[in-house]
Amino acid sequence: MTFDYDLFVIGGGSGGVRAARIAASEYGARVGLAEESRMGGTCVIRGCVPKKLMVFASQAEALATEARGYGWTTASAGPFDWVMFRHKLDAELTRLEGAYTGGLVAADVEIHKQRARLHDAHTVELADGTRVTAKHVLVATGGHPQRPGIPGEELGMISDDLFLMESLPGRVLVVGGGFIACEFATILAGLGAETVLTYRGDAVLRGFDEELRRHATEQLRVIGVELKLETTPAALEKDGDKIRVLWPDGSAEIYDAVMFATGRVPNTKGLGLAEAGVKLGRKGEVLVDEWSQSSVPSVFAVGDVTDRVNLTPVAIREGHSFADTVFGANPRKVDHRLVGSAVYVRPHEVATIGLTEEEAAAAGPHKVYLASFRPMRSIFAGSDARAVMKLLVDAETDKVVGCHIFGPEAGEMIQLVAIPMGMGASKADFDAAIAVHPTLAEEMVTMRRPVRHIGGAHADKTVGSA
Ligand SMILES: Cc1cc2nc3c(=O)[nH]c(=O)nc-3n(C[C@H](O)[C@H](O)[C@H](O)COP(=O)(O)OP(=O)(O)OC[C@H]3O[C@@H](n4cnc5c(N)ncnc54)[C@H](O)[C@@H]3O)c2cc1C
Ligand SMILES: NC(=O)c1ccc[n+]([C@@H]2O[C@H](COP(=O)([O-])OP(=O)(O)OC[C@H]3O[C@@H](n4cnc5c(N)ncnc54)[C@H](O)[C@@H]3O)[C@@H](O)[C@H]2O)c1
Repeated sequence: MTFDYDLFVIGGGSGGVRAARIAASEYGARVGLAEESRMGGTCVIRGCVPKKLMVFASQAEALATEARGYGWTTASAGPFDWVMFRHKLDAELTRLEGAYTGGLVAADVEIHKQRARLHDAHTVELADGTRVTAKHVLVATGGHPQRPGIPGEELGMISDDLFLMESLPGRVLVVGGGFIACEFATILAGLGAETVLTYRGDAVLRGFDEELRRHATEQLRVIGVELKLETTPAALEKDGDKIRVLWPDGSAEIYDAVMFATGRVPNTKGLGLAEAGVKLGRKGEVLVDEWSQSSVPSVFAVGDVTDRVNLTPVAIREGHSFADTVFGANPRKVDHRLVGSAVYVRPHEVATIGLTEEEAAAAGPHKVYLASFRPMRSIFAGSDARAVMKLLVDAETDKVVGCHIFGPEAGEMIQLVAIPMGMGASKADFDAAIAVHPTLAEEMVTMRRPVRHIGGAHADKTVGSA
């Protein structure tokens, strides 16, 4: 049977663009791609990129405060011009969108600027009714924010809206305790909004190392975020041009804006997948094997739509591996076990890779190395911001199995730690590196004695100090 394409990709985000480009440019496949919105997807248009630029913008006042501590007695960030920033942001996103489109065009990928759905195992139907056939179909449609299912929830914003606001809210409630809630609370507080974060648990960033979670939660207060923990709004109501938030205890508060960061769900609704025999999971995610292949052999899926590890570099790696495997005769699986990530909060970033202390304790005997201190940069400036660095080491093999950092540029540090950890480095390998002084990262190679032993028969809580 002949097909219109060797590969048809639904979704022009991180995973889809990479797969399309590699299949076409490296392996000569005839590739079509449908994107219903702006090319680049969540990361480029309404995720990582605009978010990180806003994180940079939101640091100005903190940097000015630090500068005053260093003798620049009148340093001040001055007024923030949101409209000017938004115009620059829009221009930058348009530039990036063009670069993504240009990369596909250069690779001879045929772009369809419209919505697509699966008609059958080898046929894709476009929104204008056109049907195209493909030997392989890649579903790379990502996900979208979900609201919490409370009355009046339509009055609240979702993360996509943050980048489109006409003006900054005076008083804002951020709902949630995950990556997005913490980062957006940091941004809004830094840009001058009176920011309250509410989370149903007692510490943000569930799933992260407990000690880091407690630390990050407490330090959000240092940057002026008010925390309302162990509760969540019961309903929202309109109050003139403001929003009244009703709490479960019967109290009410007025905010200029409410932002829900209550998780994301895969984009599979109306995509024709189940009808074509593609098995979906509980959240609607496409169920795939280690080759990203669905229950229908010609249909593959990568990125957030599979709800494995929902990060851009993972979607890119999955897309690339799919193209290598299916079109390059170079079978490559993605190892999802050792993936680093960072949460761009202030006063410092949280970054993590490998097992948490709780996971390590459950897995067997491990040693915990810990440094918790105020960096000299903070002390001099008169700031209370603390840093924490933790290494988890297998007591039998000496292998470093987890690293958690709360510190300036922690994301940059964890990226480099990911290399020796991926190579299976031992604590002795870390110690063999001579420190670079004075840096924060030198703690990584100078933690001599474990602070405690966890897991197994010899677990304790009080051995030595860092
Ligand atoms: C606010 C925010 C901040 C984030 N920050 C980070 C970060 O700092 N670091 C990090 O690693 N990750 C971050 N992420 C996660 C990251 O953005 C995603 O993991 C990544 O974009 C997933 O890529 P993807 O290719 O799976 O999907 P997406 O990038 O979402 O791309 C899917 C594309 O498919 C299109 N589409 C959907 N349905 C159809 C259809 N039927 N027809 C045609 N087109 C369709 C969509 O319009 C979209 O462009 C962030 C996410 C958010 C929301
Ligand atoms: N820096 C980064 O790498 C980065 C940044 C942003 C997003 N991301 C990715 O995007 C994903 C989605 O981020 P997210 O923050 O939306 O999701 P998340 O799963 O990290 O957090 C969702 C939060 O909402 C809370 N929640 C869920 N339902 C709720 C309800 N009904 N009422 C009240 N609270 C509720 C959860 O308890 C949790 O704290 C992340 O898991 C991550 O993979 C990564």
